[in-house]
Amino acid sequence: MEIKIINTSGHPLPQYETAHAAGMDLRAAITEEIILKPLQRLLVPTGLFIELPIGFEAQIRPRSGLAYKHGISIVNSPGTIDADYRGEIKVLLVNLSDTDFKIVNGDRIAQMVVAKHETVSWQPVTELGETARGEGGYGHTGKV
Ligand SMILES: O=c1ccn([C@H]2C[C@H](O)[C@@H](COP(=O)(O)OP(=O)(O)OP(=O)(O)O)O2)c(=O)[nH]1
Ligand SMILES: [Mg+2]
Repeated sequence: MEIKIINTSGHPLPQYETAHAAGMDLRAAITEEIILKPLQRLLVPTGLFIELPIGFEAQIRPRSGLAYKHGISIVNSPGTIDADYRGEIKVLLVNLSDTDFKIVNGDRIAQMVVAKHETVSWQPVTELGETARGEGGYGHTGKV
């Protein structure tokens, strides 16, 4: 599937790093390096603008390597890019470590997965279908 994209980042287009990867890495498009302090959150621009087909979304997810090695995550993970959004894709990073983290222009800070979604309408009712689980949740299957 082809998706229209405007790339003002100065970096190559996002790409799949391996043949069957689900996500494409997103790079920071910044003029000055950023120091993300412990527990600081920051909206990092990517210089990318996309036109998703109707019925698709893009999810902005953390990279596990950055999360594991440096505690870098995404506050609103997974971020949602709507099909009707025409603004710049931005990444809401947070530093969950106890040390500063430096981001320079071009660093791969997140990954984007394009996915199909349903658009639903509600059917208001007074009863829902019975199941073995019923209302059990939050670990209830672990109880003896
Ligand atoms: O990580 C993100 C999340 C969102 N967006 C953009 C695309 C999305 O379509 C728009 C709105 O996002 P969302 O619906 O999550 O935010 P909101 O707080 O509900 O804002 P709005 O009232 O504009 O929908 O912001 C990003 O660039 N990055
Ligand atoms: Mg919204």
